[in-house]
Amino acid sequence: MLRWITAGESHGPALIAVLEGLPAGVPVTSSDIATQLARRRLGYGRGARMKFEQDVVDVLGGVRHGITLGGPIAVQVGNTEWPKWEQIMSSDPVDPEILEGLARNAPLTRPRPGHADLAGMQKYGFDDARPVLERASARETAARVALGTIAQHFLREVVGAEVVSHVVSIGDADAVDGRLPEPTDRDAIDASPTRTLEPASNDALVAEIDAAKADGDTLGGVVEVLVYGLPPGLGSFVHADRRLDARLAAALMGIQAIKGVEVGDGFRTARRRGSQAHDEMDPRHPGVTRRSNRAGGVEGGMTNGEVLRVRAAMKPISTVPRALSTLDVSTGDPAVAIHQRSDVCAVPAAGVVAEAMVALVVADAVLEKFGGDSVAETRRNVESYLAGLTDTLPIPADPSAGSGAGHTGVA
Ligand SMILES: Cc1cc2nc3c(=O)[nH]c(=O)nc-3n(C[C@H](O)[C@H](O)[C@H](O)COP(=O)(O)O)c2cc1C
Ligand SMILES: C=C(O[C@@H]1CC(C(=O)O)=C[C@@H](OP(=O)(O)O)[C@H]1O)C(=O)O
Repeated sequence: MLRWITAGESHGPALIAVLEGLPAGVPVTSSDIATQLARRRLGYGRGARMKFEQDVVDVLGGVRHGITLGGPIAVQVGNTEWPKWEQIMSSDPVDPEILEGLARNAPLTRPRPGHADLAGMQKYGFDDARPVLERASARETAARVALGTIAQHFLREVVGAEVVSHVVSIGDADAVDGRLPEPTDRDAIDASPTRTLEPASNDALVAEIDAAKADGDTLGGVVEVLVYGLPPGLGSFVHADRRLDARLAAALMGIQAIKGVEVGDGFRTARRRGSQAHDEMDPRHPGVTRRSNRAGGVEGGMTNGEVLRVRAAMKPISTVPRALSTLDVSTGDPAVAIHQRSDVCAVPAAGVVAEAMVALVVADAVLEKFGGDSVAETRRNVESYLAGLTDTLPIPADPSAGSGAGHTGVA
């Protein structure tokens, strides 16, 4: 079983992430993690903070000379802005006179609609939103991306799987509905400011973000994550909490601001007739091929050997420059919500975070199915399972009966 946990506040000295249960022998370096963290900071529409703040990666345990050791892996993502927050976010008590002189420390008493601010203050008994927003902030997603990097390396090593993500829509603007991105498209997607595959899509999405920004507004959107190269049988139909689709949905919904998850064609499939909704099979030599992949590579809570494809819908950024109505909890009077700065749109970054969460869930499912304390052992188990698949999918007597080509796209 793979377990992960993060700790740390948005303006604290660092985020800490721990990954437990990964076999020994996975190659990963701090610079691999830093590369993925840099991808998360990019994207058209992000705010000023992304420009001046830097992530500083330190792998504190579980890796030696670039190879995992089999024990818990601890990663620290330091924050270069910490000196500005050292007193406000100090874990030890600070002289109240010093704190009173700090403008940044003024209590935040006008909770922002769409944020954890108000319910968090009520739940934990705070009269200031600072202690809530510090942990609710999506700054924490840097820690998840750090762990997702390690999970992606594990998947590549043991099953040769590759994770790709792209932006499907921002606000009301859709990316061009073309072919599905493949692993070889990763650099092109990352080079696009909106993380879309087609240059024409980028122009439309940038215009949508510019228009919202000009109106003092914010946007959400939809991202898609694809995993290529997974064997059939990850996850299970035998119990609700072992279903891979359920685990993916929970992990994606656990990302700040994600409000919907779709597996395969999801909500679009609900509008189709059965004859147009499922993925018909043909024999192949050896194995099986599909005429479509509307299911997104998951049937009965398990991977079916097709490309895994999930989408996540992000709500618009909650800190809206055109201030939203709220109340001042110190007086009970009507007020406008706190606003200092914020992203106009963080959908491209959310795609990188979604990749990390999908990689962690799939890596957990791989370990559940194949076990192993070393990469070599897990790989042997994978190979033996794949070799045995011909027992359930016999090679047809007449090889010409198969279509001969694996399917990777959607109909
Ligand atoms: C990558 C990323 C960046 C975000 N940046 C901001 C931001 O700059 N300002 C903001 O108000 N919300 C931002 N959010 C969204 C908030 O974290 C989120 O709306 C808030 O935590 C409440 O979401 P919830 O209702 O899903 O918990 C961001 C989310 C993500 C995933
Ligand atoms: C710091 C990050 O994102 C932050 C997530 C966030 C939020 O409310 O979720 C609000 C913004 O921070 P602030 O309110 O301090 O300007 C973002 O910059 C990051 O992604 O590394």
